[in-house]
Amino acid sequence: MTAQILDGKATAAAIKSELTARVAALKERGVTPGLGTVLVGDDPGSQKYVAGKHRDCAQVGIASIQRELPATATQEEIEAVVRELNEDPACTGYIVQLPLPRGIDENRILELMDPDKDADGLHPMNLGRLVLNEPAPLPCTPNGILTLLRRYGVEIKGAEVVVVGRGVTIGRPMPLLLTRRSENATVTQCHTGTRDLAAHLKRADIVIAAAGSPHLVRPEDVKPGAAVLDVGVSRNAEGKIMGDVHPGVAEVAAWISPNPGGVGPMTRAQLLVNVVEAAERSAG
Ligand SMILES: Nc1nc(=O)c2c([nH]1)NC[C@@H]1CN(c3ccc(C(=O)N[C@@H](CCC(=O)O)C(=O)O)cc3)C=[N+]21
Repeated sequence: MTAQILDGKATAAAIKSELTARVAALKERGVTPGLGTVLVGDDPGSQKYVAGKHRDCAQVGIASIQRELPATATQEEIEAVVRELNEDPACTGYIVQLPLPRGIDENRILELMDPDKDADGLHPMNLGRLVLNEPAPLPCTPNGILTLLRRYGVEIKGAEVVVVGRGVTIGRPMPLLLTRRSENATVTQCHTGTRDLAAHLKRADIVIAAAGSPHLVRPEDVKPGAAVLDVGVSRNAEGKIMGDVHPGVAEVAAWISPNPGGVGPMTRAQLLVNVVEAAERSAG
């Protein structure tokens, strides 16, 4: 038996078609949601992600506002663009594509953003709201993971979940979402300092692998019937793109999210959800 695919691409498409109707309703009321992106430098990967976000916007009727700065941009120049988007009424939500070039104080840029326009849900105010159980735009990748699990009927309530990784975009916020009363999962957070990762993985009903370590999750470490989500991307010695999950895991798990085609498209869909919700809030 091979695992059922948690198809992020198809699920994201369904979410986008729901959003299209909500965007149309907003437009009837005179509000056009607009997503801004700030891209600094010429990293081909970042350019590709940002282009994908604008393609998604066009599909659902969200206006696109693109700001591009050269890799040589200064802290002040980037901050000026952030201030401009904070003031721009056509921009109802925006993101600053990460990572920023070396030498730029990323956290200072994020703090300068208007938290009500934070489409990523990564502004310190919104991360704080998440900790305090107050309404806030949610971090896109963790929220995309939850949405994917729900749509496929994977039981979250009471589940033993192992999150591998402690990055700001996934590893740290993921347990905050999973341990809300509405989710009620039990979470173990593993990282490079974890003594016996395999022992933790073996007990997990749901594994969320976001470590960026090629094939870290091996078939022999996974409990039969588990759901395994591959969120990692890294390159092996030959430069080949690798996920965090060994392909053999598909023979042990009951559900698996592939990479690509899994959590990536869900991240983009949740970004659009945050933009639409912010516009709905501002429309009153
Ligand atoms: N402020 C900020 N917010 C982010 O959300 C953000 C960021 N910075 N920096 C970089 C990472 C990376 N990221 C991805 C999103 C979607 C795919 C995605 O959709 N991938 C497709 C494949 C894409 C393709 O091949 O064209 C897939 O997994 O199927 C990938 C990567 C968002 N990030």
